[in-house]
Amino acid sequence: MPKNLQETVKLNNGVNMPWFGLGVYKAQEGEEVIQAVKSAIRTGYRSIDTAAAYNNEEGVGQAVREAMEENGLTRDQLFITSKVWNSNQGYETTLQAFETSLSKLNLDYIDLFLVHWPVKGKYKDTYRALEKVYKEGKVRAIGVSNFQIHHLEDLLADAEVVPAVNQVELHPQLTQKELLKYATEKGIFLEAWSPLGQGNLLTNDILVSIGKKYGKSAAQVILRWDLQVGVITIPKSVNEGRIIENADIFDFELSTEDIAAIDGLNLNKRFGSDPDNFNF
Ligand SMILES: NC(=O)C1=CN([C@@H]2O[C@H](COP(=O)(O)OP(=O)(O)OC[C@H]3O[C@@H](n4cnc5c(N)ncnc54)[C@H](OP(=O)(O)O)[C@@H]3O)[C@@H](O)[C@H]2O)C=CC1
Ligand SMILES: O=C(O)C(=O)[C@@H](O)[C@H](O)C(=O)CO
Repeated sequence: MPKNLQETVKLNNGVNMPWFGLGVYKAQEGEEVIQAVKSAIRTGYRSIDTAAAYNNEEGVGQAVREAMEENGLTRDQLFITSKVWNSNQGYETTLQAFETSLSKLNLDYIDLFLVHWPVKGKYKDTYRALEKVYKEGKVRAIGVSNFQIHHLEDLLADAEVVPAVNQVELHPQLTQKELLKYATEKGIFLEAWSPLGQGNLLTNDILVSIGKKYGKSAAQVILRWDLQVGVITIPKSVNEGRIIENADIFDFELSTEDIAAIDGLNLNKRFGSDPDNFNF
């Protein structure tokens, strides 16, 4: 169980990844994303999750460089994730997309690079390109996102490098227990996207009442639950107060009964798209 914001999980290739990070989907390129990333790093966050599709890699890279300087950090103390978008999937196009992400971020390397969605007929070639850049040392770990068990089974049949991470929608109304069990057996960490249900779960009566017992908000209860069930988490906020609030989860522990009550909220409900039925 991580005891602070900077504690890491050891991925299946030995690379350490922070349990907790900042997501920046919908953070506007420019001042908004720059200020959010800098606030987060000042608060103690060490992991940032972006993607080519978020159109804010330049701002993320700029913020990372400025924050290193301002906080006396070195590049190896930060962990930056990006992802190849669906329209760039395929072997050669992914190699190019990786270089574009690296150049927009303007960093020497990316820590984790993911196949953003399992685009039918393409994700295996896409992943082969990730294996190439991984073997070349341009990225410290590779993985996937939005992969169901059948996608992972298909990928693992040919993959030379087992994905380190599968980033999926996961929150109290979509607990992903089967996928979590399967991924854990294969040595793949699950990482929760939309952990707060895009803000929709924060007035849930059960989460609010559990929070009251610990003097915590529903957001803090959910994020603590992520860590206690063994899932990496990346809540998004561009508001400094909420960036600080979301990270303030290392001074309490949910009881076994409360973990079970949160697990019991599962409805298999998605706020985002279904990995077996998306058209973008
Ligand atoms: N791989 C994939 O396909 C996907 C990956 N992701 C990744 O996961 C990250 C997180 O998911 P996301 O969809 O952004 O949703 P989240 O579940 O993190 O919710 C973010 C929303 O909640 C608000 N919020 C954050 N903290 C609080 C708080 N303490 N109290 C009240 N409101 C709060 C934010 O507003 P505000 O900013 O104003 O605080 C924002 O509207 C993304 O940013 C992205 O990095 C997301 C979707 C898909
Ligand atoms: O945020 C992401 O990482 C996503 O993949 C999705 O939000 C995706 O961009 C989408 O929902 C497109 O409509």
